[in-house]
Amino acid sequence: AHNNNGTVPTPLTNYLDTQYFGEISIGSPAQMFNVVFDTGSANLWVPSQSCSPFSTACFTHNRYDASKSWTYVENGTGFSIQYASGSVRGFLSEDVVVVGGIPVVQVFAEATSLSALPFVFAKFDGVLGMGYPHTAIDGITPVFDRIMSQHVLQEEVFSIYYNRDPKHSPGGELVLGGTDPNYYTGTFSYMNTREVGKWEVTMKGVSVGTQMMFCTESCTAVIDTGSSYITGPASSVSLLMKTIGAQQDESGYRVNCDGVQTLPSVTFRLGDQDYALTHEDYILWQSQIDGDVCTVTFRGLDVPPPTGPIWILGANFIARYYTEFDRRNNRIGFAAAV
Ligand SMILES: COCCCC[C@@](O)(c1ccccc1-c1ccccc1)[C@@H]1CCCN(C(=O)[C@H]2C[C@@H](N)[C@@H](O)C2)C1
Repeated sequence: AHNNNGTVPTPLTNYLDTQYFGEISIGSPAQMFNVVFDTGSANLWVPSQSCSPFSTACFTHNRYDASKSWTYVENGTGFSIQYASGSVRGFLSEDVVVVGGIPVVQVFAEATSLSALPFVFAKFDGVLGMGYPHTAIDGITPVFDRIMSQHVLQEEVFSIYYNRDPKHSPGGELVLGGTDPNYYTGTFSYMNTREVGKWEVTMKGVSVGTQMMFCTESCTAVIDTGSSYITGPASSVSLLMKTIGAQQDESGYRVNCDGVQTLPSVTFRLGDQDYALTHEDYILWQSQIDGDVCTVTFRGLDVPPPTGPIWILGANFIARYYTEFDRRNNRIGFAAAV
């Protein structure tokens, strides 16, 4: 059931507000995979049937079997990608990939080795990069570019909704070719990408409460659908955490759940608008056996120059601000998510 812009929305699954992913198919007959739609990378990879049995992360996920697809085309070029944590190695293949009801002939990577950390914790199988073509490894044309060249989309944009409440489905939604008014209210505010070719914008300050504390001389903010959290330069984030009274532990920062209600907003100035996150948006409240744990969904991450220093606005930001990624005008739009 294609709606007017030639595509069907892709419902996303929300795993604990930290992993959001949706289903695509590869091959004929269709082999189904759950992938993260990731604006911070530009390649598609899924685990391979030919992955080594010693790669636990590969073995516990759906695997692409080229021998079972009559539209498979061999390529064989080596592939490897390195994330902030985690690496994937494999080789290239070509087959029909269906995203949002649109089939494209796509070069993608069959992963034959996945680093155990963090992929043993992945509830999804692979990653579908929604970044710009020049950031793609091996110069492969990304999926969204293949879709745009078919001229089936009403607008050359895609939009992402991440639900903040794991108990309600869908956990989110990807729309190719437009936006879904069911998931935002009010109008969009747009800002141009900093340079054509990356989903990043110029940020003009980060405030805690009413006090602007960071990025006061402007800095870069990456709008990254493939990040669970918000990251910033380690020194800034540690000062931010001290300001809100968070303690660092082995897995990040925590606050006492009793004090959550009094935590200040953290506000990001993007374009000429202020985007505030309240404790509702940046505290992950988990009820555990030995009591409630309140994790702060900020992480310190120092990205070396020339890319960094940068702030990365991930799922917890997008869950509050419905995001439209506009390839036609090289801009990003935000509207208040419902
Ligand atoms: C919203 O849903 C996000 C999916 C979870 C992302 C993630 O939390 C994750 C958790 C468990 C298992 C695997 C992965 C994961 C790992 C690599 C790729 C995709 C998902 C990533 C953990 C490591 C840091 N990080 C990135 O560098 C990410 C940053 C992003 N741009 C990617 O390129 C890599 C996020």
